[in-house]
Order: sequence, then structure tokens, then C-alpha cells
Amino acid sequence: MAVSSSGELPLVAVCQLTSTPDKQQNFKACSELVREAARLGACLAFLPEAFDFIARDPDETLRLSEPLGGNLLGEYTQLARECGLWLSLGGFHERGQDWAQTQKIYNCHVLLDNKGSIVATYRKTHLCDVEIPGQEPMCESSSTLPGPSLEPPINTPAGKIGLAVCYDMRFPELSLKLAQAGAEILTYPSAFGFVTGPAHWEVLLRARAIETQCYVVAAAQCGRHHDKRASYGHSMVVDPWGTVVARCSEGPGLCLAQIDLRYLQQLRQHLPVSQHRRPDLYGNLSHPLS
Ligand SMILES: O=C(O)CNC(=O)[C@H](CS)NC(=O)CCC(=O)C(=O)O
Repeated sequence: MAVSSSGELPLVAVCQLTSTPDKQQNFKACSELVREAARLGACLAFLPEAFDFIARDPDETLRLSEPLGGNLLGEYTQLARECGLWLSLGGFHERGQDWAQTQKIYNCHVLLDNKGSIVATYRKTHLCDVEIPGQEPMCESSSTLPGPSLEPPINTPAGKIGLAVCYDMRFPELSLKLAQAGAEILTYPSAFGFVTGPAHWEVLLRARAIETQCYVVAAAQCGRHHDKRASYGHSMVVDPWGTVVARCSEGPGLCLAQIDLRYLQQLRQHLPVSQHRRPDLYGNLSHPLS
């Protein structure tokens, strides 16, 4: 059980920012939020999808991308170590092992521990290729390859975390799979659009929390990134009952939430939906996680 020696519940911080094509400026904004999170006593800080940058077009996205061993991740390693907290880096534009052949990247959710070591990576498996009237068309696959697999949930000081990214939240099979594999916290770092945001964002996040009986943490991009792109914001933490227990206000900033795993366990006992499933009717997502 993730309770600190003083008996207090672990505190997590959800960071919201407006990434631009300027990587250095974005790092500065993120590191200030992370330092603030550490000062406020968080053991884990969540940064949104595209915390590293949001580019103007696919060519610029590819040009600005780096491998996991590059300078930018090096800076985050140092930051985690200095601040002594864990970091969920919600969507790093990653040049993978296959970069030389493919010239495409992965949208990689990287989890660092408080020593700055990479403890897990998950590469976004559902890419957002959508054209919604009133919103800039999105074609993530023009620069990005879909990840090959899900990642088993990882133990952290706040609980066992299942990794996902943004558009993945629309696929409940993925969240059920992570919950079945032991996740207590699901994460959806995001850069949500302005048309789908008001209609779907909170409903999807609360539905994922209620049906899996997990905490859901969603750090979001907000505001105008450049002349062609803006994001919905509304970063939040939802508890396993479906209550929004923390939300960011408008603009860059952070919010905090306590993670109460005893409450989660009690809720799962009182309302044991996972024992009431009917895999005979619809299958059981039986393919094991790695
Ligand atoms: O482009 C980057 O650099 C980083 N990636 C993103 O911002 C991605 C792909 S365009 N955005 C989403 O998945 C939004 C999903 C969404 O808005 C919805 O599901 O309604």
C-alpha cells in the first residue's frame, strides 16, 4: 500500500501548459511546474502529451524529435533527480530504434523514477487521424507510427500506474486490459481538441474511472500553441467513484490530488463489477500483457 512513513496519503500533481515549437521555453515552463509540485509535496508529477513541443507541421515535428537518449530526456532525468519525484512525461516525440529506416517517430509516454531512471515506456497505440468540422484536421500518422504493445502497470509511490496517451481514452478495451493487469491509476496525458473537448473529455475520463474503478489522471495541453493549433485544457484527476477530485483552472498551472488506495479497495469490494463480467458473452480480453 502506497502510504508514506508519516501515514499521509501520497499526493500527485497534474501539470497543464501551452507547449509551442520552442523546446527550450517548454522545458522551462515544465520544470517550473515540476519544482512547484515538489515544493507542495507531490511524489509524482504528470506532464501532458507533447510536453516537449507542439510543432506547426509534420516536417517540423520530425525535425524537433529526439531519441530517448537525447539531450531533452537528459534534462528531465536531472530534474527528477534534483526534485526527488517521479515524472510521467506524457507524450515524447521519440525517434525510435527504427528512425533511420522509417523516418517516423513514436508518441512515447515515459515514466521516470525519483532518481531520473526510465522505468517504463509506452508508445501510443491508437493514432488520432480525424477530421472533425470546426477543428483543424489531425493526421498523427503522417509523422508517427503506432506502438506495438501495451505496457504492464508499474508500481510507483502513488500506486500501480497503467500508461496510455490521449486518443487511447476512446478505447475502453485498453483501460479494462490495464485494470485487469492490476492498474490502480490510469493516465491519459492529452492535447485534446476544442470541438471534441467540451463534448467528450470529462465524460470519457469519468467513464474510464467508473468502469475500471481506477483513479484517472489526465494532464492536458491548454491554450494556443501557434497560429494553427489550440487545446482544450481541463486537466483533472477522477477518483474510482467517478468524482472529479482535482482540476486545473484556465491556463497553465497545476492541481493536486491525494491517491487513496484503501478507498479504491473498499469501493471494489462494495461494487465488485470485475467479478460480474460475462466473458462467455463478449470475450475476456484474454491475451496476456507481455
Ligand atoms: O501532435 C502532436 O505533436 C502530439 N499529438 C497530439 O496532439 C495528438 C495527435 S494530433 N492529439 C490527439 O490525440 C487529440 C485527440 C482528440 O482531440 C480527441 O480524441 O478528440
